[in-house]
Amino acid sequence: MDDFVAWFQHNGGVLDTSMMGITDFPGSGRGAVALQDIPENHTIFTLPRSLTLSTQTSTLPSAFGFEAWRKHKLNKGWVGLILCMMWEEAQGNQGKWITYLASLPTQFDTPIFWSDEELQELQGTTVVDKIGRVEAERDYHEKLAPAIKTRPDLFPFDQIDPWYTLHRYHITGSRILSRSFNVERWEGEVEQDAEHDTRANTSIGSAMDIDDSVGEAVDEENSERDSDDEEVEDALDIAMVPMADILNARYDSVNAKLFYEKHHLHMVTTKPIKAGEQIFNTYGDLPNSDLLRRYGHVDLVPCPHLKGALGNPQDVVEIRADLVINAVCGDVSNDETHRERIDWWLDEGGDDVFIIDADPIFPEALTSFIRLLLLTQEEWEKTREKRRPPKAKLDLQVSLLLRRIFEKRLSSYQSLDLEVDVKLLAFGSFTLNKKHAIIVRLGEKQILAGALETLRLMDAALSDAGNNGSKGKRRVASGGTTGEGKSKRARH
Ligand SMILES: C[S@@+](CC[C@H](N)C(=O)[O-])C[C@H]1O[C@@H](n2cnc3c(N)ncnc32)[C@H](O)[C@@H]1O
Repeated sequence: MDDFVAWFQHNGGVLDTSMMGITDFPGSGRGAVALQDIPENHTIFTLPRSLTLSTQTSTLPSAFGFEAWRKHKLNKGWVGLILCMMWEEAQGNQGKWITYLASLPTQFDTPIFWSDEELQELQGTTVVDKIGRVEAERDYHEKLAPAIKTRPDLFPFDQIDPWYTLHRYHITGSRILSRSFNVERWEGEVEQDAEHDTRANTSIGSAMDIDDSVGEAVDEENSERDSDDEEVEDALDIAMVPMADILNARYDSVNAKLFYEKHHLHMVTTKPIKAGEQIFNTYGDLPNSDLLRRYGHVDLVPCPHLKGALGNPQDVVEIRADLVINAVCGDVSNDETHRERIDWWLDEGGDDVFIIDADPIFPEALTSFIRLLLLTQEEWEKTREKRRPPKAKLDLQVSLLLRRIFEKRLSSYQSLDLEVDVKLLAFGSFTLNKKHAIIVRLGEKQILAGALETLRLMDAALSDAGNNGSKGKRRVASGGTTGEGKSKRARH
């Protein structure tokens, strides 16, 4: 670490060594610690943009030729930055970032490195479909490997192994996944290939956002990015930011953020921090499925939705539209009338994945989608004519279908029984990967158990409404109460 700090300072970085130290935190690797009480709004370090490592600051794209860079599609997604980082590392002591790169890990706990047996433990969770190994390897074989073959002067044959292997490619990709920042260019900054599409094709997104110090501070919710945002991220903006990537993160614990100006980036405290406390950045307070996939760890804090037991309040369950269709339509899910409705729903911008979270509210879109599938032919024709999806009203029929959907979703996990996982975690002994897999799947199953309990309470309310003589007329409106409720989503 001493080498790294000396390198940082030698290259224009300024670290307030009276305030911030770097130390090991058991279970989290290196992190930053407050050496004395730090007030809010204090700059703990600053670095010039030129010290960040990106396709803008590495000299490889210009040495390779911008035209050829684009021809090999190295300007799209992360493959260009991966190649720059591999190349910088292969330069040995000649490379500007060699001391920084040498300080980065070469081993990761992320599922992309897991065995098939370990991945089996994640079955049913949101992680499985998002690992992106196949897509990443396609980029390696179709873009990176052909590109380096064309320039033996830049990538000498005897350097291919060890510097440009598929294994190195995965390590470098994982460094980006867990440590990169989205550093927007300063307005008016010249782009080296501005006229070309530089959108990231990511199944993976940069690890952290930073704030524009002259703009409004971005509040936490707005700074969280979902997978849609990841897809439109500009590859030119993704950068490795030495020193800033030493900060760990924990749910609801952020006390420092990275801000940018035209020539410099600053890590500034956003709260007072006591001597001895950890200095935390934010990774966006993600669900454990995303934390595991991108960073290789999970967050466990006391959760209100678990009556104070440990979990991640941000956990979610994704329910794909095809599961809903199958639960509602069964064997006839592929017939003409359903196909027509599903195509219309998607054309109108409807969701194809519904997110259930710990909030005691179901997504309105899920109820609306179920109702769309249940419409009579006449009602469907009217709906299509008006171009308005059905209202998200809950009745016993919809409630029954929701139950079927949640139960089907529950059955997709490696082990169905919640209690088995709770006991495993309390008394079992296993590898870190298996422990993480159990935590992720248990968190998702607990959300589904909560959703089923909500349905039970709603069914009781619906039956009461029926018994009060309004059967067939009054429905439980979104909001979980009878009658005229106008809220758009159904409550727990
Ligand atoms: C941006 S780096 C932070 C520096 C890192 N600890 C190191 O030693 O280089 C992100 C990585 O730190 C670790 N990490 C960060 N926050 C953590 C936490 N709350 N619990 C466990 N590990 C954490 C994870 O391995 C993650 O991939």
